[in-house]
Amino acid sequence: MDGENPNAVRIAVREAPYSQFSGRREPSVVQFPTRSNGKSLMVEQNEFHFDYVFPATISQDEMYQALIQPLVDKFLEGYPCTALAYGQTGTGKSYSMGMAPPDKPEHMGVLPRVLADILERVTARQENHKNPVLVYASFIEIYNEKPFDLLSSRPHMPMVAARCRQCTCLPLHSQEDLQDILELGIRNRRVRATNMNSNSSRSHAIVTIHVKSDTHHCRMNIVDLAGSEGVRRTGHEGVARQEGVNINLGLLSINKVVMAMAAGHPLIPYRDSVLTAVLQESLTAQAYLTFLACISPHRCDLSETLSTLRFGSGAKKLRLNPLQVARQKQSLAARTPHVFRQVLSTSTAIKSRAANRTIPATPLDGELRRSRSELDMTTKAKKRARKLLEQEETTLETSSVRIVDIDQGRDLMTPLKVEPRQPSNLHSTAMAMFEETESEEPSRVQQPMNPSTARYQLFNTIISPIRLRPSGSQREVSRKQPTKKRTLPLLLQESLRRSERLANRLRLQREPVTAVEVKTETVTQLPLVDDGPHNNERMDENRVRMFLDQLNRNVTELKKIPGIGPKTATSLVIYRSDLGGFHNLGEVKSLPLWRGNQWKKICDLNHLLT
Ligand SMILES: Nc1ncnc2c1ncn2[C@@H]1O[C@H](COP(=O)(O)OP(=O)(O)OP(=O)(O)O)[C@@H](O)[C@H]1O
Repeated sequence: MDGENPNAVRIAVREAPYSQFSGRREPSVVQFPTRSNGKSLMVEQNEFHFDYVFPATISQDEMYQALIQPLVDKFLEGYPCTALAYGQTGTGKSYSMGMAPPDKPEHMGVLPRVLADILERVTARQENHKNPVLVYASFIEIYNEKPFDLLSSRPHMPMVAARCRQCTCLPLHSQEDLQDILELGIRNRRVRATNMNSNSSRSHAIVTIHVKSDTHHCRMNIVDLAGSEGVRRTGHEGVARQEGVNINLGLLSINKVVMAMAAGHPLIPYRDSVLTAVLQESLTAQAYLTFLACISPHRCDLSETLSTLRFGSGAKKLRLNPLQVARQKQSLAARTPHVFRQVLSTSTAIKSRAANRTIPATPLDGELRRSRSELDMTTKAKKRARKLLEQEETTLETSSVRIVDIDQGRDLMTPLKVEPRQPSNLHSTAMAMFEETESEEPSRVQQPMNPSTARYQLFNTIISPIRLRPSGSQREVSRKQPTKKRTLPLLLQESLRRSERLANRLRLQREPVTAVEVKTETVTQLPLVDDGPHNNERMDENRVRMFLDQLNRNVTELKKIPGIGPKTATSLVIYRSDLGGFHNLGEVKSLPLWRGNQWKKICDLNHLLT
């Protein structure tokens, strides 16, 4: 959390003093080696390293200054923050978190100290700003896998987990307000005497402090988890035993979430329990997290102590970096309106819809959400445009196809002339984005166009021509044709096949003959015949164009390019979004992602000149 450690997860361990339940005093099983600089401890020959280790002698104030105050700083910078105490029953979780009103001021826990800090700084800030900043708190518990709003008028009516955010919030203007909230909540919270703690919390409690201004709403969760002791040790039966089972379910699920995050799994099991579902926002890469593991000094609690410490060690693997996430969000926010503007300028369909809409300046989140929905629209527009392009392509492709009857040595069909189509309203979206427009280069439209090189630019994304699916009769005709002996790159073969299918379809339209009567022996597409240096050049050009086309498709297509793996494909997509598409080979070659001779290999595999 400090300058040299960008990780937002910190783990601390606090040893509890000898509790009232230990009949005799014995040496603590926890040792704090002096060389460890307050960062490691030993339990029965096992050494554990954490960000902080606090012996039983540490005061509430010292612990707060070291562990929680930096978190409050981050909270007031606008990050979601969570301080979470876990461990065996009776080890001082509620005491540390300040869930109960203290008997002496020096026993004041985290909560009142956090509030004092927040109120002091918010008041100081408000002197400079006119806009009001509101501070308020909510208090919920999760009991038997159900969330309860402890501040509501009906605290024993379970809430819907997904709606926990809509729980009762009470304003906090002073420490007295907090005391009232805690008293009300604690009165409603489920506690029960166990063999190990006369006043044991049987639920997970979450106090959330909200700081809300007109532009920001930040939440800081102070979580006091129920004791993690084994059900057997509490001496409970019946309902109480079930409580214990559910407590452990919540703890297990939080463990699973943390482990999945630490291992970098794409799917995090937030929904395994109500506790993790409610804490989902706090258990993401955008949040600052502080764990306080409370452990017992007693030998009889050794196995619980070890499992608490092991959980902490596992959580240490978590690497969250909210600063980086915030930076990425900012760059996305900076880019998104730009993309949005491009969409508007290229799509008449969207333009007309957007013209009726005014876009007010809003905070980052709103902007992102709206832009995203606009980009969704472009997907629909893309689909529509694809259909239109399919029609366009049918016309364009015919111009470049010659069907030769080998027996007769003459063309069965001369190329059709392409009549430049007047874009209708509906067509204008696709046509406006046709890269080689009539106005820019009129001569090109008149030229027969090679279908494999026709490129269409749609919302800054280059889409290759649509593939035509062969109908049944076309397939039959295709089967009659001899297989090409020359090995052409896959993309060229694909293009050739497409031209053949198209040619067959057109021929069948002209001469309705059955597949058996077809005399055609070879379908030749002119640019693909390697009969001279000029055509060699054209082939190279075609390959480059098709390679670029494929690079401008989605990740799945990118991964199909020989020599490009999933990681490179993802990086390419990121670079592409920055560049607004790849336009030439030099652009791709100059990307800083190629290692060693990777680029050369890719060129070789794709038959490109390096
Ligand atoms: N560091 C400490 N200094 C003084 N008293 C402590 C300390 N830690 C715990 N206690 C006392 O030990 C008792 C049990 O603590 P507490 O209720 O906080 O435990 P807990 O871990 O929250 O237990 P449970 O999970 O059963 O709710 C309380 O009376 C508390 O005041």
